[in-house]
Amino acid sequence: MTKRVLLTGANGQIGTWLYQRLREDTQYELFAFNRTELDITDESLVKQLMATVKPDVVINAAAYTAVDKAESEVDKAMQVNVEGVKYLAQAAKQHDALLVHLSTDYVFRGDSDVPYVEQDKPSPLTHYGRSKWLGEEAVIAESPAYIILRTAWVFGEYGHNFVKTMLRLGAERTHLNIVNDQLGGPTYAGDIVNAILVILQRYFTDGSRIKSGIYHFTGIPYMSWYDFAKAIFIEAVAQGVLQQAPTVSAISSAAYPTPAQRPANSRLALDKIAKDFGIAPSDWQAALQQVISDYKKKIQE
Ligand SMILES: NC(=O)C1=CN([C@@H]2O[C@H](COP(=O)(O)OP(=O)(O)OC[C@H]3O[C@@H](n4cnc5c(N)ncnc54)[C@H](OP(=O)(O)O)[C@@H]3O)[C@@H](O)[C@H]2O)C=CC1
Ligand SMILES: Cc1cn([C@H]2C[C@H](O)[C@@H](COP(=O)(O)OP(=O)(O)O[C@H]3O[C@@H](C)C(=O)[C@@H](O)[C@H]3O)O2)c(=O)[nH]c1=O
Ligand SMILES: [Mg+2]
Repeated sequence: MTKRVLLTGANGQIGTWLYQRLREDTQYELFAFNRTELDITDESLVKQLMATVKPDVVINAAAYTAVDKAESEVDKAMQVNVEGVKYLAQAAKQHDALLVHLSTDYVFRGDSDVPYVEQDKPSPLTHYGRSKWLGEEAVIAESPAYIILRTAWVFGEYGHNFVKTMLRLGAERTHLNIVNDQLGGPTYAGDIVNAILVILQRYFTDGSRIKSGIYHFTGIPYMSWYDFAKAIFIEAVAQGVLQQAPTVSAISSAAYPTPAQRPANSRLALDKIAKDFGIAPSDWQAALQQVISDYKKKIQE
């Protein structure tokens, strides 16, 4: 029997990938909604659509993700990342659906010297991080069957991300300053979708072996944004997307003031998802080649 999947945020960076993969997978019947079709802060619409779709699984790819803007739009961020998530969790519970929810490295303070494990206590530096943490808490409180996938530094073919920003700035400027005191694991959006598909497969073939919980999933090797930028420019020049790479200087976060302070240590430990699901970290270096090649095709069109 095909399984019914309700997807929110279907045209975001990760949502677009989920939409494409789930739509082509004959095991699933996909009911996908973008923001105009389902605003998750509309409680009655959430409940109405859930009752119509009667999903076996709800995947929430909708979120308020503008980290700096969230500092001045706190209520808006909370409304989407906490209240909206709570409505989804309540409705998922009512229909006995598994809730797959995405969260972030920014729930952590980033002052530890080692990668964060799932049991570490969040202590966000920002309103975005705090809203995502409270969203996790809402999922845990409301929904008996859930997977919270915490990821970080996501990039891919769709939507906005650091890789696309670098390719744009690299074409406009001869020099860039990039912070080198924030460490994390760049994560390919397509690999997040692969991980979710593995989890769903396990849930539907042997649900008893699924334990609700938080899982970390990112790419390796970990590195700084500065090193990531350099890797992006090397690949962009190799593929002829840029004639010449800009020069890049490593700077401290103090020299790059932003409304929201980012964690210095964004590294997430990846053992739990490997042990419970056999899911390996995202190979961001391989994915970067693919994403830049796709970018090249699109600019040539
Ligand atoms: N990007 C990253 O580096 C990381 C992301 N994550 C998490 O992954 C998830 C997906 O992120 P990503 O795909 O990158 O983000 P995007 O911002 O690309 O996608 C989020 C989508 O949610 C939509 N949305 C916003 N508000 C609402 C609402 N009220 N109702 C319905 N939809 C809404 C947005 O629409 P619109 O564009 O119109 O606002 C957008 O399409 C989020 O939970 C995020 O916190 C975790 C770690 C890192
Ligand atoms: C454009 C630019 C950015 N930076 C820095 C700022 C920041 O510390 C870092 C990355 O910039 P971004 O704007 O992509 O960062 P940001 O939007 O904070 O990215 C985050 O998004 C949310 C949704 C998450 O959940 C996180 O995991 C993370 O991916 O690079 C420079 O140092 N120089 C530059 O020229
Ligand atoms: Mg399908």
